[in-house]
Amino acid sequence: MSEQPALPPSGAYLPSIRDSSRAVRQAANISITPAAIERLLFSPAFVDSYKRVSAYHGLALPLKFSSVLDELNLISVLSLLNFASGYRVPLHVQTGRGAWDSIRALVFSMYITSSIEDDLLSAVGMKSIQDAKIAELMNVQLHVERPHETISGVVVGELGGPLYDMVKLVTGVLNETGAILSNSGYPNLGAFVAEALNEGAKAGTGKGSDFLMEFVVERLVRAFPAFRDMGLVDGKPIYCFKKALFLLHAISVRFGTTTSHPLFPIPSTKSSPVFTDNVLPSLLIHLGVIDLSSSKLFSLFPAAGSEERLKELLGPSPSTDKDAKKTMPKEGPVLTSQQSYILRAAAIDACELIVETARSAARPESSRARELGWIRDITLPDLDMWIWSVAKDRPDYRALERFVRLDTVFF
Ligand SMILES: Nc1nc2c(c(CN[C@H]3C=C[C@H](O)[C@@H]3O)cn2[C@@H]2O[C@H](COP(=O)(O)O)[C@@H](O)[C@H]2O)c(=O)[nH]1
Repeated sequence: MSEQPALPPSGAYLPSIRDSSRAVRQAANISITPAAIERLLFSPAFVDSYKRVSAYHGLALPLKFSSVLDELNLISVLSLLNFASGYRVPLHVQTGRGAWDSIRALVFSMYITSSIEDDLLSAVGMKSIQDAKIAELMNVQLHVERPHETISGVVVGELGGPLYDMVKLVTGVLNETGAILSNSGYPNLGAFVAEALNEGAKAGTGKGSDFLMEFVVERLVRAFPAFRDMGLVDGKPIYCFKKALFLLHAISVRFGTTTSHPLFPIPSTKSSPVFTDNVLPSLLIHLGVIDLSSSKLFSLFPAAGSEERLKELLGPSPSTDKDAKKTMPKEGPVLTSQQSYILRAAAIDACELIVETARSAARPESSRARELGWIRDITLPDLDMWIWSVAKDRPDYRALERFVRLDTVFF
């Protein structure tokens, strides 16, 4: 475990995410200019796909839930387990799915194989689940083969390989979170979240639309190490809290439009900091918004940002080539913990700046600007969804390298 900073002051989790990201990004000499942002905002790549792609969400699972609280619990566990991006390539090799689809499939299987007596998504079920069960539900192989030390021609199987490490991380997060929940008397994670939403709504009367998000993020981060996504970069704190923010946005996407259900209030996430992972920074580097040329991290993505490359990537989407979807993704650079926090901080700050620039850029002076007036109204979580989903939508973007960070339960 790398060194951790102190928690942000109570009530200031969201500003701490924004402020620490900017400070870390600037200290690392990573530049993000208005010109680079406008180049993206008014590009065919952005303009032609934004409305369609930013609306994607894979959060309504084809399951029949016994209650709204049951579904809230599933979404909460899905968000708790929204990591494993570093295992994307081995996951593709073994299961044909990336990290997010693998985790979705796992949570889906946990739900359908549960019974009243043995509910894998309950605090007790999470606390006691084991590696072998996770591997079985994810359909991954935990054994690797190696030649026998003394008998030639004989191969022995043993536990190992990258997906063994991933399975241990998943089991560890479930066991630890389940234990904390059951020690504090919660039947499951959804019950904890519902209580936090209700208490936050009571405490937040008249305190602004971000209050509920702020309140619940703090509760989650204080209670569970698996939500404590923060670190130190050269002694400076950086707070990302990606999974906690994602959880709140997932609730708002999934329940925000359904008719009233008085069991818990729905947070507004319109100005949530983005859910920074490996995809957002990698894409924003390839799309020329995050500029590493003056920073020490330049060598990680040496080919990114050339005029020629940007011309293709910011242009219209090439026609869909069915085979491109099937080609195996290429592993990107493997980062240290500090390097990954720096790039994730840069993505948080870049998205804040993109939205600020969008608000002031598209003044309705020319007819083109008037036509693109909607750009002024883009929101942070929709921008997150666009970057994340367009990375899979365009064949040429699918081939772009994403950085890899193993051994983290945060993204
Ligand atoms: N910033 C951001 N990061 C996100 C998501 C999601 C889930 N997106 C779905 C839910 C609602 C959306 O509309 C999408 O349909 C996963 N991830 C991260 O990517 C990582 C890579 O995964 P892959 O490329 O599969 O291997 C995964 O470990 C996880 O850390 C998101 O939305 N935003």
